[in-house]
Amino acid sequence: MDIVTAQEMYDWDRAAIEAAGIDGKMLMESAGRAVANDMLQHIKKQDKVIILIGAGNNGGDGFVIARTLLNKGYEVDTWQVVPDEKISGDAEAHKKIFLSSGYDVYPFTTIEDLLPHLKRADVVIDAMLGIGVKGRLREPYASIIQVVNDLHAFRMSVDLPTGVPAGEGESVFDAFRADYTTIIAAPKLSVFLQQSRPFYGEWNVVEIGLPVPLLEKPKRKLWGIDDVKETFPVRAADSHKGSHGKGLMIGGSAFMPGSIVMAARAALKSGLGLLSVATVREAIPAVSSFVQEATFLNVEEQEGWIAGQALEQASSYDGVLVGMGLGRRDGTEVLLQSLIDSVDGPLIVDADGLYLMKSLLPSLKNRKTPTILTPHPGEFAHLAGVSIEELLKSPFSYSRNFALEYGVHLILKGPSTIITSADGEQRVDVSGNAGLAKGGSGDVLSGILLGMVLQTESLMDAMSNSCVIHGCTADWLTQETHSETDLLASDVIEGLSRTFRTLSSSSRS
Ligand SMILES: NC(=O)C1=CN([C@@H]2O[C@H](COP(=O)(O)OP(=O)(O)OC[C@H]3O[C@@H](n4cnc5c(N)ncnc54)[C@H](OP(=O)(O)O)[C@@H]3O)[C@@H](O)[C@H]2O)[C@@H](O)CC1
Ligand SMILES: [K+]
Repeated sequence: MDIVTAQEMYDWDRAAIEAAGIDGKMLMESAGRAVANDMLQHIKKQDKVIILIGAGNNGGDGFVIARTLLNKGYEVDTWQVVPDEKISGDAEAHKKIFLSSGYDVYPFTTIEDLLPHLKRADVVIDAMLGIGVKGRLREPYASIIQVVNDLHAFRMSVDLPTGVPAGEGESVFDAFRADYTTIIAAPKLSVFLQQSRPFYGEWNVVEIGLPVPLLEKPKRKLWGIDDVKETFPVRAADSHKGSHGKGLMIGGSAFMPGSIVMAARAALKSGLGLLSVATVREAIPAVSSFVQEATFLNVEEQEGWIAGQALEQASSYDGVLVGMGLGRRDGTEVLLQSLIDSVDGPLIVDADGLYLMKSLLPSLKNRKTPTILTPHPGEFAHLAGVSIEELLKSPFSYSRNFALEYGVHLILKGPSTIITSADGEQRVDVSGNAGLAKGGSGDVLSGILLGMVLQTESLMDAMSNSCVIHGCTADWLTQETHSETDLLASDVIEGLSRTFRTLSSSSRS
């Protein structure tokens, strides 16, 4: 599913009207009806519903929604929160249809007048403003929102919660706090931003008849388990261990053997053919007792940590993952630089490796094979040289600019993980839950990633699928056997069996 900016949405709308010849009023009719039918799943017949209508086309949708609900016998009061002269175009046409159908509109006068009605409502539908909002909310929207957000009523928004910008870059705004939002045609960027995501509540996207081929492809997509099913590689019956990748993992220390254990087990569970682990001699007994299937490379060490050194053997592997448990000691950059220069296949850099990567970024541009960086926002802010706050205001832009500048593939981890390819294409994964906000989760994801990257033809599919496989496994576990409190990264590794069983059976059917 494509993710759009406000401008991309307006262009799509215009193309539908001008190129396809769909009448604007007809689009608004189908948008309003689709939203109403979606919202009905959350409205009971005995509920008192208030719908608040604003000045633009979002308000126009509101008139169609109100008419649809009234026609179906629901109890709905329709309040227009702006003067009549503000309602124009298609919205005005739908207001006329609404009135001519025999229904009434209440005019907003003061907040004191509206408040008693709001207090009696079980459901408040916000059709005030959508993608046309600019800057901080003016009156009467600001006061209405302040009052409505304190009510016990169930709050639903049409397309966007009023006040929430559709795009990136703004972190300070007042907005309607929806429990549920029915999004029209395509999710907007702000669905996936830390500052705006909570205002949406739960959300769903409805199709309204905009012709899909007329959307200028934004190269930005939501990626989910159904996409994974379509792109998951089938394991050929006549394959052998060499067909599924020969991977090398570098990291771990005498003090942190656990992170490489988790990454290694996750990679093997993800179908990797052969795995070698390069770690300090002291850690090998601990790691090997958990990872019997791997072979080991002994590397030079200093006081229990991997020392700065060139690792020539790295060039004989199909792909290399480096970083977890590596430590951040001065001098370890030498190891990373040697990998940047010599690894022939994909090089995945995670955790401490990312920290050490900062001074080496310019040399990544010279790599002939892919480099994948998997930072969380703190690590990415460090690499990009911005504050975390600034980064989280515009993570799509920062990721894209960074990927293009250094020629790297980027996985920016978070509740909405943004995956960016070196040519700027982006995908978003929203699977996973708060049970993953624990040490070890990143190591498991990296391990899955090494496994998938070496077995999937498209790198973008491998990256996006890894994130969804990781997140969905956590979701299934917390739905069926675990809680977000007790879920451990190692539980997710065990849970991969169920996920891969589902995927491999679906890919053959
Ligand atoms: N494919 C599509 O595009 C389709 C779109 N559809 C629907 O249309 C919606 C977009 O409609 P839209 O463009 O009329 O914008 P919308 O948000 O309703 O309001 C604009 C009004 O807001 C006002 N205003 C702005 N900022 C403000 C502020 N800070 N504080 C106060 N007021 C402010 C501004 O006033 P002005 O600044 O001009 O005085 C103007 O009057 C979209 O979200 C979807 O629901 C569907 O019907 C069909 C297909
Ligand atoms: K709205």
